[in-house]
Amino acid sequence: MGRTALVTGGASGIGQACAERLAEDGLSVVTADLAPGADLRLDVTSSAAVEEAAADLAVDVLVNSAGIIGPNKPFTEVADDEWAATFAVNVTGVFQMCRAFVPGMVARGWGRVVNVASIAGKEGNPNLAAYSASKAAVLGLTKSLGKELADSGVLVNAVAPAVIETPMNAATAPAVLERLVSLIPMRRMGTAHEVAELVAWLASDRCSFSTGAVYDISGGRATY
Ligand SMILES: NC(=O)c1ccc[n+]([C@@H]2O[C@H](COP(=O)([O-])OP(=O)(O)OC[C@H]3O[C@@H](n4cnc5c(N)ncnc54)[C@H](O)[C@@H]3O)[C@@H](O)[C@H]2O)c1
Ligand SMILES: O=S(=O)(O)c1ccc(CO)cc1
Repeated sequence: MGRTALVTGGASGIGQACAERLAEDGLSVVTADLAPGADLRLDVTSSAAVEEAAADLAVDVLVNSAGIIGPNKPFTEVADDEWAATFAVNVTGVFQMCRAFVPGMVARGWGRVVNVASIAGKEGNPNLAAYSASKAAVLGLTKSLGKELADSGVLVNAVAPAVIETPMNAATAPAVLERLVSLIPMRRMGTAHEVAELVAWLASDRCSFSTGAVYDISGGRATY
């Protein structure tokens, strides 16, 4: 029987490209998003909504791409609710999706989870403290689940993109984007399709001896 993938943040950017690429590989893909255009309207910050979705849907592949950039300002100016909102989507959302959907994968003996983190979670970015810290948390979660599930048939990995051309960056000031691109040895933004290619590999049988790992997709930035 064919496999089913669930892609959060699947209505836009990297999530949308992942959904398209996984469909090319023959998976049945369900996109989940707050925004219109997804197959399933889902707020990943709501544990009740996530549990309800998991009760209705068995998935073999989970791609956690839903995310927000959060406050772009000096850390001393970040308000409590801005910090909390960033962690609610970027960290708690990923945790809740894994907690709800991974047990089914374990019961069936096969699964792939791919978390979309960021180079910001490895390096930190000035004026993006909440975002950078949240993505570092996603890396910790990925490493922890990878080890916890290592003998279950379920592999959990993360990708760490540098700046990618997507709607997330539409509101970013050109000077900020220029600085982010200047950190990339290849001197360009990546595309969502380039990220999706790596995600598709991590979501497949072609990836078989890797778990709890972080894959940079960053034009040469931060390979440590
Ligand atoms: N674009 C970049 O430069 C870049 C770089 C590194 C990592 N990332 C990460 O890639 C992922 C995708 O980002 P993107 O660039 O495609 O952005 P995007 O804004 O195009 O897509 C993000 C999607 O997440 C959805 N979303 C936000 N909050 C949600 C919630 N509570 N529940 C469900 N869906 C929600 C949005 O509606 C949107 O459709 C994010 O996790 C982001 O942090 C992006
Ligand atoms: O992943 S990063 O290159 O650090 C990064 C930071 C901010 C933004 C938003 O414009 C995108 C990527």
